[in-house]
Amino acid sequence: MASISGICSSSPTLKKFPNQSPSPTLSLRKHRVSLPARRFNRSLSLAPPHAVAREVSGAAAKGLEKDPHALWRRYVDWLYQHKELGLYVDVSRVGFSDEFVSQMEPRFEAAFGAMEELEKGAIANPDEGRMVGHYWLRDPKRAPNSFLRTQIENTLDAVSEFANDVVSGKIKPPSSPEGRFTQILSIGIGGSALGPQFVAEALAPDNPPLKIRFVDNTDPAGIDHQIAQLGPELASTLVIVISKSGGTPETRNGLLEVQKAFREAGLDFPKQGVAITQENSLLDNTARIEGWLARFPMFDWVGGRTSEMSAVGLLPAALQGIDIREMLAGASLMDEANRSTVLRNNPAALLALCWYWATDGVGSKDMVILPYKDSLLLFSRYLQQLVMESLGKEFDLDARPTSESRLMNSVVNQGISVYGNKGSTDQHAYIQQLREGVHNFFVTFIEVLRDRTPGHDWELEPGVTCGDYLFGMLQGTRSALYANNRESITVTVQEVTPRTVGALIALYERAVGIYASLVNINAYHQPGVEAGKKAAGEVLALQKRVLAVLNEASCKEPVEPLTLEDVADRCHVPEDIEMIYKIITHMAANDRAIIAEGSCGSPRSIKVFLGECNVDASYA
Ligand SMILES: O=P(O)(O)OC[C@H]1O[C@](O)(CO)[C@@H](O)[C@@H]1O
Repeated sequence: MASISGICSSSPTLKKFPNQSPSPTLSLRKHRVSLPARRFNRSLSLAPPHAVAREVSGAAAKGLEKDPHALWRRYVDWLYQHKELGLYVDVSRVGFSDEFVSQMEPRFEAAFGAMEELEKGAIANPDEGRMVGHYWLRDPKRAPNSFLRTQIENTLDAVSEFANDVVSGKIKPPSSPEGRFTQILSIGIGGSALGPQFVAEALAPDNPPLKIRFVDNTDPAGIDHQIAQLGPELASTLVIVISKSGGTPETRNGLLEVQKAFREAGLDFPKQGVAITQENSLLDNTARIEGWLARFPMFDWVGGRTSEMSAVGLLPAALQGIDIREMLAGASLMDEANRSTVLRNNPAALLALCWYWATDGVGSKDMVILPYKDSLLLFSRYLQQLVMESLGKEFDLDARPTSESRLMNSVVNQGISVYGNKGSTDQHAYIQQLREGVHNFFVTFIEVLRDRTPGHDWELEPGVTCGDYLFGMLQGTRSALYANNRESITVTVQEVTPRTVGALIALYERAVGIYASLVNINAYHQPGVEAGKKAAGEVLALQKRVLAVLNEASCKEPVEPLTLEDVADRCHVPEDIEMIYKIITHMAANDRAIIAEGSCGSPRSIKVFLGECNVDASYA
């Protein structure tokens, strides 16, 4: 008997299956996928989405304005400035015409109305029957009732007090030689990770009171790496587990892995654990029953991707010494500006206008986000979820009668793809294609006027600093792209501060909300993500059936090696033979006591059995 090699290779050592408990059953959240009902009057009688851009596409076909004087006038006419925030939005390098703007006006009126109703507490997420209240987080008096207002204010106070107590050493880890918490390990995924990651990269001081690390995947090697990097500092690590639902499999797995590391280090996990989750979720109940150090709420009416200004983002930020009240103030000022019903005075609406123009209102071009500042590196990653999970939708919001007298929403397959990294680094990666290659994108430059901490600047050649180069690279790229008819928006801030970061987050949150209204979709649910989670659950369930079948055959005397067809038949899923092959290959590559005979290159020749019969095994 030879065990096969290559991807099918298994360790020749016979091993027992590791203890399967706690059960790896995935706790899948259920989202209603029935047709969304309209709960508030969001649209006037409008032409179908994207028709407007198409109707006036003649303007785009003519090419962009190239006369420098006319361009300067366009720049000045359209420049948006928020004086208090020191933030500018320049849309002059997007070629929309006045005609397009006036044709879009009714659509914007409807969008402004929808945003107003949303802020007043309408069920703006009809599929999930939820309000959408992230704007109240930075202006609690806007919450639709005093109960919600008090919840927001109390949570903010509790977050600030807890963070102060941890930073000052009043709350200590039980067995750390340092006598205070020095590290944060944040476990969460998607909206429960991306905001804190972006903000940490953007704003954490060089020597924060607590340094932060993330477990944002169910990759065991990645988790091992984080734990290894912490080393003995695990004893002074505050573990923050973030999950709105409290049942996301990746987050649960991260928690179990970290708890195991604590056990192995002889540490008492509950004394160092903090949960941020919805009240009474699985995570909340676990944390309560086990007596974790602290629990903070996530609200039903705040979505994961818009949760940065809730405890999700504020607690990790405060623990790193970031001024969270300033973040909230920046977001609140931006929200105020975005309530303007005059398009030119509303920066989020200006972004939405450009997105609509550039993508024909159907996502025909990708959004490339290019911050020319290292600390904003993760902004594009953060926006990727905010934009794509919000706008990437199959159906629109209006249920229309069909020939079978049913109400059906139209299939629209909306969305805008987002990618990006940072300038000028990317000029040496993909700007070549943006300048000369396939024209399937528009760019948003994020410009930061202040180059570095005052007092540190010097001229590395006469009259020119290092920051001048960065500035030159941005301006040069913007011009070079435009010269080749590639449109761009530029968002400029004075400095990367808690206030401007709060404002940037608020700017894009509102732009996404407005754009969703323009194209008439629900920006606040994510039914598509459920399909992948459900399929993953099915794969793991099949793996258990495969194990049960193999175990039964391996307990026979003599052991009965099975072909893949045998395994598939005995699992009663002959059609799933390919998945069974992949399951067996994966287990074999991970020392899971699978013995496989045959040739790797010819899956039909493979016969498998377990290295050991486990009479007590239960793979249910
Ligand atoms: O916070 P939770 O419930 O663990 O969810 C994490 C992420 O999973 C999603 O539900 C789907 O990927 C996101 O919307 C969310 O941010």
